[in-house]
Amino acid sequence: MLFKVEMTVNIPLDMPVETAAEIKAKEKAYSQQLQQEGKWRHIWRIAGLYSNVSIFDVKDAEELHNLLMALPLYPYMDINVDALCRHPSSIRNDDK
Ligand SMILES: O=C(O)CC1=CCC(=O)O1
Repeated sequence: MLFKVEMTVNIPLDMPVETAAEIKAKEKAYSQQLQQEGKWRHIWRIAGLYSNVSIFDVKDAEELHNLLMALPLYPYMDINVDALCRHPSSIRNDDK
């Protein structure tokens, strides 16, 4: 199943810079691992915001839930999820 996920990061202003850098490094490694596995298909920065829009390709909503809960930045994120289905005009074979 494909899901569109929007994540907005709100790191507390009083978090030490080193702590924030450590969490961001873990987040990057986790994200890139999932991208290598094909579960995190796309990630885009939303221009002008500390937000991204991502496409996940997972078995079901429970798998997505577990992947999102394990994000190192999860405690500092607002997350919105939309389930996607194939558009009848799509020419891409992997849109399902
Ligand atoms: O910077 C972000 O948008 C949060 C994030 C998600 C995966 C990643 O590497 O950073």
